[in-house]
Amino acid sequence: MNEAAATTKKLNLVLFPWLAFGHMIPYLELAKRLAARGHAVTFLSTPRNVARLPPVPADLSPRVHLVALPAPVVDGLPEGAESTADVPPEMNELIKKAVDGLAAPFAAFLADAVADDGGRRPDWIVMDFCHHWLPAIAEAHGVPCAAFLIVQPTAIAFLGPRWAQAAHPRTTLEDFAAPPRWCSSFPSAIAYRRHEAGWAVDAFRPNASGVSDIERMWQIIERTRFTIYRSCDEVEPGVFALLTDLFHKPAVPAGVLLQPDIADGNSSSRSAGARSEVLQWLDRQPPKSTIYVALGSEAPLTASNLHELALGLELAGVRFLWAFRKPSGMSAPTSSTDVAELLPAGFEGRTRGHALVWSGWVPQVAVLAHAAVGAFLTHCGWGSTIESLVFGRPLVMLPFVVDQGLIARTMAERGVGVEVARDEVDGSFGRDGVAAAVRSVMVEEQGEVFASNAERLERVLRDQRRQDQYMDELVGCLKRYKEDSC
Ligand SMILES: C[C@@H]1O[C@H](OP(=O)(O)OP(=O)(O)OC[C@H]2O[C@@H](n3ccc(=O)[nH]c3=O)[C@H](O)[C@@H]2O)[C@H](O)[C@H](O)[C@H]1O
Repeated sequence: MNEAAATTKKLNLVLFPWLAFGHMIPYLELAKRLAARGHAVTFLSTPRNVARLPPVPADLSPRVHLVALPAPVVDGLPEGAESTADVPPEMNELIKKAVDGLAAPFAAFLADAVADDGGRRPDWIVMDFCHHWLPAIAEAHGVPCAAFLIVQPTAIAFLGPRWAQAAHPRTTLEDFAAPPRWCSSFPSAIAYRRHEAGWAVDAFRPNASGVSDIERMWQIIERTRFTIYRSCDEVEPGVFALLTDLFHKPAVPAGVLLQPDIADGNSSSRSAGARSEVLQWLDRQPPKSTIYVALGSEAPLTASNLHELALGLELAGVRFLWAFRKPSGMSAPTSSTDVAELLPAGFEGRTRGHALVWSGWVPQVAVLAHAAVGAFLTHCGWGSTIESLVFGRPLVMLPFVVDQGLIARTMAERGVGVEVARDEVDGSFGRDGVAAAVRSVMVEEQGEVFASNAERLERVLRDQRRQDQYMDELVGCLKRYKEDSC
């Protein structure tokens, strides 16, 4: 193909995320941006997930095809459970078994697409951390693969490549509570705390799905041509060069995958009911007066954590909007009475007037964009952290699992927030620590430093031209690496 034809050629991509909405949503954002550039995307998941995705804008929908593979039956997985949102955190490994059960339907889908002479042959398959069986199927059909990892790139560098684990094995909590020994340029302040490191220890061991999470990820990175990440150098300076060097594969930024000017909350039908009440309540609060509190759906909170958090918010004495989720193991609250039962006695009465506790879906991006919000108390999921940075909201950080501790350390290093103090060994936290962290960001003088650092980052991330350039460069890689494997 000559150079001009290669530049204008439209690609046909298959995107296949992990069965979790925190993954499917950024994959859909990637799909929309590729479609906006004229490329065709097939987005693979299972029937209930496809039905629950937010709608694709009408101008892009002709180029984004949602395809539902049949949901596999897995022993122990409740009927209809097709994503991590449908099960308690301890059942996530069964969702991985469900992903593995999609190998045969995927192979049939690909054989069919490749045989089709109507132009359905994929140019690329883009997959998540968990589809370690997929590259072999794609190779058999001569279709190249890329990985798209939506967790924090710095965390992937911290966990490291296979050669690093072989050269300097890490197996204990202490090993993961220190920066990696095999990487002298890794920032010394970024490591797990001892109480968080259990996640990393477990991630290197085979789990109930039969394969460790790290083994899945290594195979994906090793057997695909390059790795795409949801981030950019402005958020994590130098991380892409480091990852390219560590994994001996190109690490390519997709940008933050969030457009500040479309964050009005109207785009998601799922948020339609909650939107008006939550945002209308915010409309009545003074500018930057309110801290938004949300700990994601998978944080392993206990009932006692919930009480300390509530009492800490009360002690801090600031306005707050709390996207309330049940502690793991309890059934979901369905009414405001259920929520009240999970909170300390009298809490709602004492905070009514300056607080809203909301147990339904919250249009988080629109909330973070709202002028009344002054900060975000977050579990440091990568999606939530990026959303906060794009709107210049400083962070009060209460991380739990996976990459969240490393994200919190990275953001503390960047001066955009503070962590809630926790016991180093058991990870417990109390109301005083919550109140102190909230007040240091929302009330005290040092809060201005966090806010101005967050606003500086916001200005950089609002440069839509730069963000579009990341996507254009990514498309350039898809075209280049399709011809010459790297
Ligand atoms: C293991 C973990 O998976 C994580 O996903 P999780 O879903 O917990 O959190 P986010 O990435 O913040 O993602 C949560 C997403 O849901 C949106 N939302 C959620 C609840 C609600 O009521 N309204 C909303 O709009 C929110 O805006 C965000 O985009 C991340 O990978 C993380 O890096 C990794 O540690």
